[in-house]
Amino acid sequence: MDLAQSSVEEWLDSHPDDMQDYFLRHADVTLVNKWLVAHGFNQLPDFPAPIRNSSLTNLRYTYSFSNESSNPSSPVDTRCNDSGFFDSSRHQRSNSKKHLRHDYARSKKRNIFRTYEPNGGESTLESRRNSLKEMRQFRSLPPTSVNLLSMLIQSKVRLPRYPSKDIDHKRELKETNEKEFFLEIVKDISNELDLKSLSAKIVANVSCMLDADKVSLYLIEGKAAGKQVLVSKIFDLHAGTSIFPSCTGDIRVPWGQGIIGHVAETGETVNLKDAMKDPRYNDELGKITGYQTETLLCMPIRNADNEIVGVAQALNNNKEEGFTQEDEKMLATYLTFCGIGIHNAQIFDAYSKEYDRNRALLEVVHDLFTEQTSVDHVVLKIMQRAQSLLKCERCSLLLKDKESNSENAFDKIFDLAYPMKNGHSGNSDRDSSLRVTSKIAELVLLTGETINITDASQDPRIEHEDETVKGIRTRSVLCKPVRNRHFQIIGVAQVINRIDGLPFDDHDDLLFEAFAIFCGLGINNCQLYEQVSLAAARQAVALEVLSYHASVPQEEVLKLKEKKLPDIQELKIMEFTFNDFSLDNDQMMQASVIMFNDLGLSKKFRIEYETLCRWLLTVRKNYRNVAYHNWRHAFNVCQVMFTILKHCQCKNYLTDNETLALTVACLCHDLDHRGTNNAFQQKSSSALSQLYGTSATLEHHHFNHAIMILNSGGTNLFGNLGSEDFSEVTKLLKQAILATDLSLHIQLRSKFFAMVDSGQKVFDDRESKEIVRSVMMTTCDIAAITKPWEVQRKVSELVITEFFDQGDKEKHELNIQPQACMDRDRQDEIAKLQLAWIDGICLPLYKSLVQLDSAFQPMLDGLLDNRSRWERLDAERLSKHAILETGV
Ligand SMILES: Nc1nc2c(ncn2[C@@H]2O[C@H](COP(=O)(O)O)[C@@H](O)[C@H]2O)c(=O)[nH]1
Ligand SMILES: [Zn+2]
Repeated sequence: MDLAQSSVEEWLDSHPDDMQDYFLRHADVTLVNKWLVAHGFNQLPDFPAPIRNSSLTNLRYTYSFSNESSNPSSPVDTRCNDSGFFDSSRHQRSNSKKHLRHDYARSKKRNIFRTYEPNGGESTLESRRNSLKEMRQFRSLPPTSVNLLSMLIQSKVRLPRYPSKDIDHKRELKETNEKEFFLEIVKDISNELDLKSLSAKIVANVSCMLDADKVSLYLIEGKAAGKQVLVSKIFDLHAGTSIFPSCTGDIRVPWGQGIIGHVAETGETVNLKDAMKDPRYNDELGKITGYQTETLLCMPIRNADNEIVGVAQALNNNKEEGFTQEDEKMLATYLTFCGIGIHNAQIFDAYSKEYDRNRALLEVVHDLFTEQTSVDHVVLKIMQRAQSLLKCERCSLLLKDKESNSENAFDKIFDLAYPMKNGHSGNSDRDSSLRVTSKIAELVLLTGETINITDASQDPRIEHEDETVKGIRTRSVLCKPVRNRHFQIIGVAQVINRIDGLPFDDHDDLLFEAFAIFCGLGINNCQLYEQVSLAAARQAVALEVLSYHASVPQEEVLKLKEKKLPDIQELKIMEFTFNDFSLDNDQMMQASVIMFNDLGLSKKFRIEYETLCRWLLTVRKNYRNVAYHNWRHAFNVCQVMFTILKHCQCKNYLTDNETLALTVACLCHDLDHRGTNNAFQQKSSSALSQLYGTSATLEHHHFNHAIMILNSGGTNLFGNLGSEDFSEVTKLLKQAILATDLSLHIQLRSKFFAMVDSGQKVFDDRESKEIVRSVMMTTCDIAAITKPWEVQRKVSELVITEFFDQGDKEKHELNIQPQACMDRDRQDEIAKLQLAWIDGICLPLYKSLVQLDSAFQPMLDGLLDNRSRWERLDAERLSKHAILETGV
């Protein structure tokens, strides 16, 4: 296959991992070195590098790019061109995707090679492969410096570590080849990011370089907070020491004190032949140890910005003339490199700490989300994390007593002692310990202000008498209020005694503040969870009780099941003129069964007879005993639907699923109606309006109630439907019940009228069918207006009774004036209101239906007859009114 070079390159660009793999498997050291040279890196140390020159000038030059980028160990962003000058243009990034791919691949490659450990335990190739694997875990991260830093912090990338040559080797080098020695000691510190190890290396190298008997290194701390102090990282390391001393307690020199303090403050070099004679010399340690200091060379260490970051002090070089000018020059040169190294290590150290803190805070957030069930668990977890991050002896949380008139301010106390203090847990001293700081905690609770006591021995608010208990000595206290989401103080959190003996600083304060906030949130979440769990349990019990009372006893089901069904003709349920009051409760049940059977629904949907009986009885039971919106109304609506389905054309356009949904919808469409309308739900902010919102509030409830009944034991009418039919019927059922909201009908009817006016007779598209089904529901729902006058008069009385009941509630409970049709004081206007009802809603609907299908004619006839009755009644009322007014 003849692949063009550009295609190969393009493929390699888009597959950096494969390219790396190939490179790792096939590249030999010569190739690697060529690559390193070409990219401005040092060669691998085992192979003499052509660009590495042992002259000091060249050495300095090689490292000078470290000054430009802040990290001497990362010559990532600089390139050395052939002439030895840095060519920044070669480093400019292009925005093209290709270049970005190049850059990404390059940055990956660089990091792979920078993981090389010449003398590491694993083989070079193995080590590289592992590094590659580690890098791949981060392949989703763009190669930003932040990501690289976090990989560094997580030790995902190992920086090259040149093995420190032993001190004898260095001494030998110093004697034989001073420049090579210098190169060695610079290299020694160039890639060290650990402050302790770096300090130890500097001290050992200075000691060797100056032939000094003892060398100390002090670093400036607390500069940002304006509380500078010099802290010895490595103190008095003997020149002959070959191992890094373990960390003993740091020695702290107050700012400006002694020769060290003077050098740090002034930046001057102090070179003394007889240190003891200098008044600034503090020989406290000499007095204790008997060590005699004679010659002394003390010099500031500066970073790349020329700021003093520390002080190096060398003692006793055992030369008559003391430390020479040459020594001073050499030390100054070396300390230039050291300053940069220290600065970088300090930045790295600060980032690592920040990273640890952020990770700990993230872990707390994680705890908050995973553990919300118990206050105790959440608080203990947060406190454990606070204690381990702040590294303190005690961490306590004191929760406020809700009955604040009790003697103690706190009723719940969580206390964590540092696990191993003097070999045992401090928990036994808990009460005494808490007593010591009780005044502080109470004060914070009272004022809501943080208290940070840096020297407890001087603070009168500490109960020192209680400290007599063995093992307690309060040095410092940081105490903060804990608040709930309403910002009310619910307790206080306190930490006592930093393990390192220092007082809590601003950083601790900030960190502890976050923990106090998390504690408040955690407690709040748990309390909310407890409340919700309690409410859910209460609701479950209520549901159990309700469902028991809403279900039908088996005897009733069997009674209906076993009763012989009457003849359909006998019940007259197939007529538009059906009398809504002609059947008693049992007959209505039987008539319902007959309708299901007659429509073929029981057979088609394999509805078991007993299930149908139980479902019907349950539906009936779930109607309330209100004047109009009761079971009888539901039955009557269903009867009209049955009649339409039997006599009108629309039956021919409906599927079995639609017929089933419409029949079930009629019986369920007003389930659990409370005798008040949607507007009332909204005006009274009822639970229903809160649950379902303000659109079709009741209708949503009726539908949900229907589903609840279908889901309760032995009443699943749709139990034998396939899943597709089941979801379709459920969807149709919902549409049909929601359609009984009159305001939805008003929005929809114009479409229906337009369809009918256009002469459309067949409705087989989805939208038209939905419109027709919805209109059919309203047609049945308000069909009482089309019934024989005696039926209409009786039904309208029931409607009006309910209206007036609602009106009374509005007047007396909500203090609002009801609508005219609901105002009992305007009952003489009923005929007028019924005429408005007929003309506004009913007449347009039934006229249109007749236009569509003449089978609806009996309904329109009944309506028109009732209209003339209401008209007559209204006329009578008007004439009575006129007589009353005129007296004629
Ligand atoms: N003024 C009248 N309004 C009536 C009458 N019959 C019914 N209605 C109204 O229609 C809705 C129907 O919806 P529903 O699902 O609640 O039954 C009903 O609420 C009444 O507002 C009537 O004779 N006069
Ligand atoms: Zn209704």
